[in-house]
Amino acid sequence: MKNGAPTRRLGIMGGTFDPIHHGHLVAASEVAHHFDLDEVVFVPTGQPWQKADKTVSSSEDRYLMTVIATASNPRFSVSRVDIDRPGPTYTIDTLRDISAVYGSEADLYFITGADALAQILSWRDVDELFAISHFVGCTRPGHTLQDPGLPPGKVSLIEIPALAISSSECRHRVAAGEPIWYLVPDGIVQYINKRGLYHDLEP
Ligand SMILES: Nc1ncnc2c1ncn2[C@@H]1O[C@H](COP(=O)(O)OP(=O)(O)OP(=O)(O)O)[C@@H](O)[C@H]1O
Ligand SMILES: O=C(O)c1ccc[n+]([C@@H]2O[C@H](COP(=O)([O-])O)[C@@H](O)[C@H]2O)c1
Repeated sequence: MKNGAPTRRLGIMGGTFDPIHHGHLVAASEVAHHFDLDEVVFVPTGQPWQKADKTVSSSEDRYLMTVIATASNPRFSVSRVDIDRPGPTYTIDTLRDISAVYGSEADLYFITGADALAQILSWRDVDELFAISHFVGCTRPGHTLQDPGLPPGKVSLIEIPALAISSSECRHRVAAGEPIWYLVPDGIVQYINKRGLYHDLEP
């Protein structure tokens, strides 16, 4: 505690969100409850360098979908730090920028699913990440949740309600003319149709 003010506990939910779906929202909600977080900041990636071989929707479409999906929750917010920073998106930059906005005394909890946590040792400046943030790995159907070898005390693993939803499955369903109602928030179905996203996707 500094100057008598309680330390803010801030979750960071980073993702490509192409589109955002209920798996993302449940993970953020569960971690917020588990760690008594004051706020969860959703941070859409700018250029996800580990998805460079894939076509990704525009940053603005992914940002707007994230705003629409989180708008009804007073503890959820969305940051543009990654989409406004040129070049590939690295979480080390995300954490530094969020710290600059929210104050370096905020306690940061970076939220990942089991698949993302399994890749974390391949992230840029991985050793520096743990000095800035705690990491939370969430269960995800089809993936094994385990500590990939992070420094002791730097990662928590939590079980969350299993939602077998992925953005890629949502995209492919839209391209195939199949419904995505109830996999994503209603406003996201409407936004995808309004903007014609994913309809022309290669199978
Ligand atoms: N159903 C889910 N349950 C738990 N965590 C999830 C789920 N879907 C995504 N996540 C986590 O949310 C974060 C952002 O994921 P991302 O935006 O890449 O979605 P995705 O569904 O994995 O996308 P894609 O299918 O295009 O790879 C990652 O940490 C990922 O592990
Ligand atoms: O920092 C890195 O090198 C790095 C490499 C891959 C992914 N990430 C972050 O992990 C989060 C989930 O990414 P993704 O690709 O699964 O949507 C998102 O915030 C990414 O910016 C970060």
